[in-house]
Amino acid sequence: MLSRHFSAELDLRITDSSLRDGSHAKRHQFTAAEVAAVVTALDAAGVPVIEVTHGDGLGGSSFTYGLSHTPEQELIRTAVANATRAKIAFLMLPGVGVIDDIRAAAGNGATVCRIATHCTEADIAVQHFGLAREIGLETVGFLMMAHSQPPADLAKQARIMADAGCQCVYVVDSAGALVLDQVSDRVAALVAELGDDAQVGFHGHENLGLGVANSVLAARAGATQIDGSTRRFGAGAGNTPVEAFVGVCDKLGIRTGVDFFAIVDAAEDVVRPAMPDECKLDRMALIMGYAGVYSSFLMHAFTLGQRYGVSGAEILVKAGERRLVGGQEDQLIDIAVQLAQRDT
Ligand SMILES: C[C@H](O)CC(=O)C(=O)O
Ligand SMILES: [Mn+2]
Repeated sequence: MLSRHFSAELDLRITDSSLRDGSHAKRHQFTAAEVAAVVTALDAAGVPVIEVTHGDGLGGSSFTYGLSHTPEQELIRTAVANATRAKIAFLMLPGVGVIDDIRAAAGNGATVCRIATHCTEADIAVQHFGLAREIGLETVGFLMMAHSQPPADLAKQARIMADAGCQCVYVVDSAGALVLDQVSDRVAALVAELGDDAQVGFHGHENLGLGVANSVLAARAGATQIDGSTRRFGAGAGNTPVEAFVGVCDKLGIRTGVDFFAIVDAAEDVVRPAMPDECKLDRMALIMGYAGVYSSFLMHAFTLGQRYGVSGAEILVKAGERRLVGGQEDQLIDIAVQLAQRDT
């Protein structure tokens, strides 16, 4: 079991997801040189965990989710080779990736295994947590689209993950739809359910501009692992910006172990050059936050809007109405076709 706190020196542990969640914003086109540069800078700034995978996790490189420029196992190897202190994490969604992908990532030196499921389906991850623990990996569970379920139901799902060997269960605000107390309530419910059996984490998106505030409230409610992405480099409007979160934590006396000035320089000088564009709080991102749409749908909706001559924003509104979850990307095509037929 991980203790509820990491050390006498740290109040919480930050995981930087720019090389995984940012993969969505980059349409999965990371090069090994970019991964090496970003890992080197984040590691030097004291970021304790860096996640590296296709945006949709191990095995995500596909026609449906988007083909990777560089095989993700090569990117994981590169990250491991360039980290002196940071642990390298990977994400996997059961069904997108398979058990052998976990073994391969571990063989390439990654040490933190993060398994993500829709927040009503924790049971599909049971064997993956079991294997990860068996081969000595640290485990994290992602309950995605956490805005869609009330705190008590999320807590029951968290219990399934913890019983399967998950050492930290995250409330994952995939749509950037959670607002302040809605984060605290969910984190507190998980903390109460899990007690000393597992830690609780929070993964935020910026679609309503609340990543930092929501993450502070998560920490105050008992979360001890917090995700962010340097320069917000993530899906939708991006993730909680690590550099801003570190600055806010410094001012609040919350110890993260990350050097503020070094992470600010990394954001500007190393991460920004690897980004195709800034992650913006624009119309489509705001709609995702407001309508509760999975942030990873942004680029798909954008591309389909152009391909079928319809509004990408309207695709997202319809995706919200259908309450689509991760893995239902094909339904975005269906929506785009229906909108095109309506408009002819
Ligand atoms: C596969 C998703 O991008 C995982 C994630 O970061 C989220 O749900 O948010
Ligand atoms: Mn995310």
